[in-house]
Amino acid sequence: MSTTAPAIHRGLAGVVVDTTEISTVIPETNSLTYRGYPVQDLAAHRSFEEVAYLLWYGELPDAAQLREFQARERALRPLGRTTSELLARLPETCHPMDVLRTAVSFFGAEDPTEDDGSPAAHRAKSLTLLAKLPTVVAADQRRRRGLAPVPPDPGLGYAENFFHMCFGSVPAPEVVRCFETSLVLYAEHSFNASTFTARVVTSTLSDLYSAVTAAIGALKGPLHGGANEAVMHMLEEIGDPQRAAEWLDGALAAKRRIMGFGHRVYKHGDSRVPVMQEALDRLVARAADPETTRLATLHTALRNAMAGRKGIHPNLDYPAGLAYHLMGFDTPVFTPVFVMSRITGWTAHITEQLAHNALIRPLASYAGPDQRAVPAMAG
Ligand SMILES: CC(=O)SCCNC(=O)CCNC(=O)[C@H](O)C(C)(C)COP(=O)(O)OP(=O)(O)OC[C@H]1O[C@@H](n2cnc3c(N)ncnc32)[C@H](O)[C@@H]1OP(=O)(O)O
Ligand SMILES: O=C([O-])CC(=O)C(=O)O
Repeated sequence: MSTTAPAIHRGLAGVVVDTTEISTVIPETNSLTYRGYPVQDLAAHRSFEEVAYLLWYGELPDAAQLREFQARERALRPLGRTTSELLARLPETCHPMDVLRTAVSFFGAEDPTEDDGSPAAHRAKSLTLLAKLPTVVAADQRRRRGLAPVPPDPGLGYAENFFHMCFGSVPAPEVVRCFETSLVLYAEHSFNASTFTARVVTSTLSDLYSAVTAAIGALKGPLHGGANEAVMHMLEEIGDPQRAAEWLDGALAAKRRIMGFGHRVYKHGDSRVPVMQEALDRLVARAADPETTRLATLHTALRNAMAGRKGIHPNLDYPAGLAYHLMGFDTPVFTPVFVMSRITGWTAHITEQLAHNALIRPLASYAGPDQRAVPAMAG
């Protein structure tokens, strides 16, 4: 009897596993829509809070709905004493993504409604995480700088409040706007690795906190969200803009992955990069000091060299990484900022998965030894 070898889809490349109503990535036109709206238009005209509402409820909020949503988010920002004490005990040598992962796990452990999978309970938990994650990230950055936490300010919007909690002050509106642009662009991207992770966990009917904790773990890796930090380390390693092409040749010869370049779905450029690059250009023009000019020149030189050598384009992490550095954030905070935004997309997908659930369980083609007898223990 002859058997045909099954087709293997390593990395699930090209495999369509389900439908979604949340967003669509169209690589042929380098475009991305959230609930039908082009992400570029949302970034230009809407706040991050409005985008969060859109992803969760399917429509943009009207003025009254937005006011109510913002009031609820702002009231949930402070951390409880037990959470603050727990986070203060974590070693400063651990990565801030570990702190965030631990925080979400702890929020689940202390929530008596953890296992309530109803849409209303999911919305409440999603909003709680949206509100509290920036407080965790900001307090952790300050702790590592030897500074006391700055409590959230309910009079400030989501982006402004994050700066306030990190630095004790809010920068110029153009800088806040650039940050907000990054949050809108990072919010959602269909079945990427971390979102898919969240959906796999949810498909077993596990709880939302477990799904988000797992998604944070998936995002941390440098082939996914961890690349925005890796971009900054790479720029530091290269140092001199004149060295960019030579460094790239050496790195490619050593078969290194160039961080912030390439994408599983987009092969002709990431739909979000032009908007983020413009925001970065505005930051660079505003700063206009020699150090910023050096970094921006190096950033451009490496992008051009990569286009020339490999024809591979930057992904969103490439401009976002440098933008976060210029905004004053410590490099290990870049991926946690990605989490602060992507929590919206993850939780929208968790709710959607649960509404039409099927256990996610693919098959594998066995490639190990043939069946054999277990030998008797020697001696
Ligand atoms: C927000 C995000 O998560 S966006 C992604 C962030 N990640 C990064 O920036 C990390 C760097 N990039 C990469 O490693 C890859 O481009 C990935 C993992 C993102 C996508 O890769 P895949 O879709 O799996 O493509 P794959 O790994 O098959 O690469 C195809 C070819 O392009 C090359 N390639 C792709 N990206 C890169 C890169 N960044 N540097 C060097 N070569 C690259 C591969 O070496 C491979 O070449 P080969 O066919 O000669 O072996
Ligand atoms: O879609 C992907 O594979 C990765 C990505 O760009 C994202 O999650 O924003």
